[in-house]
Amino acid sequence: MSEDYGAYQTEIYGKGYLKGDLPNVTTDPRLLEEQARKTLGVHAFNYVAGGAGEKATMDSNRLAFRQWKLIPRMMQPMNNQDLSVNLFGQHYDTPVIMAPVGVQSLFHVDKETGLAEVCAEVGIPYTLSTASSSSIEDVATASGNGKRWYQLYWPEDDAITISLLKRAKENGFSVLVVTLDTWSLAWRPADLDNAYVPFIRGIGNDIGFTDPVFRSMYESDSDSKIEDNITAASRAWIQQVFSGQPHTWEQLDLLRKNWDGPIVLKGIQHVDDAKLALKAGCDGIIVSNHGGRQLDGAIGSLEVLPEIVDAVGDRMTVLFDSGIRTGVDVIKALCLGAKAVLVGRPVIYGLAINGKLGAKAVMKGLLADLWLSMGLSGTPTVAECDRSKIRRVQYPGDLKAMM
Ligand SMILES: Cc1cc2nc3c(=O)[nH]c(=O)nc-3n(C[C@H](O)[C@H](O)[C@H](O)COP(=O)(O)O)c2cc1C
Ligand SMILES: O=C(O)C(=O)c1ccccc1
Repeated sequence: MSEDYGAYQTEIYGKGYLKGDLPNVTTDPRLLEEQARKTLGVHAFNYVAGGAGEKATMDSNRLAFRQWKLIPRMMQPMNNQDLSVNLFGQHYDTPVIMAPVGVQSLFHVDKETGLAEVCAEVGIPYTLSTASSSSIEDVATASGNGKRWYQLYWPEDDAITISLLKRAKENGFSVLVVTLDTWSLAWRPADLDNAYVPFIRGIGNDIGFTDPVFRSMYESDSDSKIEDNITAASRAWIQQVFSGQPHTWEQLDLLRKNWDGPIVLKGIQHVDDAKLALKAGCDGIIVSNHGGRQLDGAIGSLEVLPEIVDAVGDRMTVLFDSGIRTGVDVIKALCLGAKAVLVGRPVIYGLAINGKLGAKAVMKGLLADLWLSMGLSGTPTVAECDRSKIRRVQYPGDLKAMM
């Protein structure tokens, strides 16, 4: 049986009544972005809140959620909700995972280490991005007994790739997430207009700069230490991980040979790619369009979830992200066949507003909302979230009401 995540609601009301305390991070997901904007500089804010092009993919992600409606059941036996799931043979307390988000020092000094620490406290696995401002080893220490996954931006050089995988494994990262949709950054006007991207300024390259194989290759090629010229070293690292050339399906063999745990491909939107992932021997996929930050004018990620689940869901683990904002969004993705979901921006807004405690408040709020909504919808366990409880209905007002 799950912890009573709904107790956080009682705690908020109780603190207000007894002490006059109000939450310092908004509990309304529609207001989080604006609250974060007030605490962040324009570069950092645009980087996290922005998307590709005219943000049409971001809009599609939210609109797709609006167009599915839950159909609640009443007077169901209710011995407490159970949010737990089994992924790759392991027990997870909830179906929510922290999405890999790069360069977290941009948002707060607590950065990746602080967020990994509170994820462990809340029971949400932390996914560490290759584009991080903390090392693999420091995040592992901060995460302690917490579950942790490692997201690979896949270097051009195999020796560096193998070194990253070895470090991740030795430091207790259990699942390898391989992001396929970002071998080159998209056209992102909000960042371009400020000519701002963190990596060329040396921010977010810590995993590369602490990698023994990258270091020795760089230092012997350039005859100088990384610290002597961060700009040049950053350029060399960016060339490794954002080379402007995608890897091939055949190259997945290298990862398979050097990673003995589950491999999950992130960024799948087409049924044929889901089938190729299966054929390549992957254990799972994340149906994701990178939160609308890569290809603009793309289909909403939730839109393609059912057809992908139908094609491969009985043979591999299908996870989902892009646009999850509320507990009900999580239920909708589960009803449409996702085994768990990843959440990006809302948690980062919490981190920006009040450091690791702010991120923790957002995660506890999302889980409380999920717990309460699973009760109210009559789907008290994840197994009961199925297609009989959801229907696609388009109301003319949905487009306007979108958040
Ligand atoms: C600021 C920022 C940085 C991101 N960095 C990465 C990254 O390093 N690797 C990755 O695979 N995805 C990255 N993502 C994408 C997220 O993992 C995830 O797919 C996306 O945020 C989900 O959409 P949501 O923000 O609507 O929840 C990033 C997203 C944001 C907002
Ligand atoms: O900004 C992103 O969406 C992203 O995935 C990324 C890319 C490079 C470095 C850090 C994050």
